[in-house]
Amino acid sequence: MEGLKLEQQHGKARVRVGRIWKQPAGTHHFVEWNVSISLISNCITAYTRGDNSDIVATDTMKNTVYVKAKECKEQLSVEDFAIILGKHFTSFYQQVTAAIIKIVEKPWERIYVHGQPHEHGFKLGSVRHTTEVMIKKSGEVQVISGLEGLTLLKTTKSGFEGFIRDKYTILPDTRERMLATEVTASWRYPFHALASIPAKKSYFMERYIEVKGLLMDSFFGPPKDGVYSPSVQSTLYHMANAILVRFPDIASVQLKLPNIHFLPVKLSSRDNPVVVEFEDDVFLPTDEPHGTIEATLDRISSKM
Ligand SMILES: O=c1[nH]c(=O)c2[nH]c(=O)[nH]c2[nH]1
Repeated sequence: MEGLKLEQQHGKARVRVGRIWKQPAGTHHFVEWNVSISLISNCITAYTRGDNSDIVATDTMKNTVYVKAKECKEQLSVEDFAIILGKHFTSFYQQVTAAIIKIVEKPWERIYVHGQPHEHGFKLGSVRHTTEVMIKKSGEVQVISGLEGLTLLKTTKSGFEGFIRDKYTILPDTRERMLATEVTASWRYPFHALASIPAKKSYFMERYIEVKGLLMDSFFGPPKDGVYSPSVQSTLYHMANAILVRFPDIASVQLKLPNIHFLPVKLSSRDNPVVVEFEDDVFLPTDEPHGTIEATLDRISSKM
């Protein structure tokens, strides 16, 4: 090892677990999670000498997900479950110095029959709640929440003009186009210690619902007139800014807004000069290629 430094982590990815909580009155609550665990631990000799005596087996990590899911007697958020797992790995194993837990929740939503919530019926939605929690043995913690799969579209109030024009440019300036995207968002909480995480059980769930709502409100604007978007970049900034303005307990926001293009359809031939004239009405939807617009908005901390 002389003159060399080894950085390593090991874990189990994509551990899938479903958990039902059955209330005595008849209502069932259900979640399905996809959990990934990564441990930073003192097991260097496993790499350098073939000595596994300090390894937490990734199979053990997988089993722990099921044991902890069983132990949770009430429904909880992905963030709270990730914190439980992270606390377990960093306190139970002397070798483990830090744990990174990522969870994606499958969006099972309660079904309504004749306007009534069904006791045990669910359908799959589209927006996935995500989290990434990092916990150190010292109790230092970082909690990131997020969402993915939030697909949004508006049929007007979007344009793109005034960009660099050169010999490679053919895109015309426009103040009238469609705008569509699939939002991936993540937001970081400012807590650095387990003790400073709010005790309220529904805290992370409420934030998730509020952030999702605010992302949509700021993308679309008011129901009647909407809000004009001069670019995906500008819309992204306004969405991220709205979150930091509304929620003092969110320290930073990362947004990924692919620009999913709807191409104008114009059909003509030499014999038939106008088969379909484009009047902002008929489009060719495309998946690829698509624009990728991504940014992180942070608060500048004034620790002076
Ligand atoms: O909102 C947009 N941002 C871009 O950077 C870009 N580039 C492009 O070709 N179309 C668009 N639209």
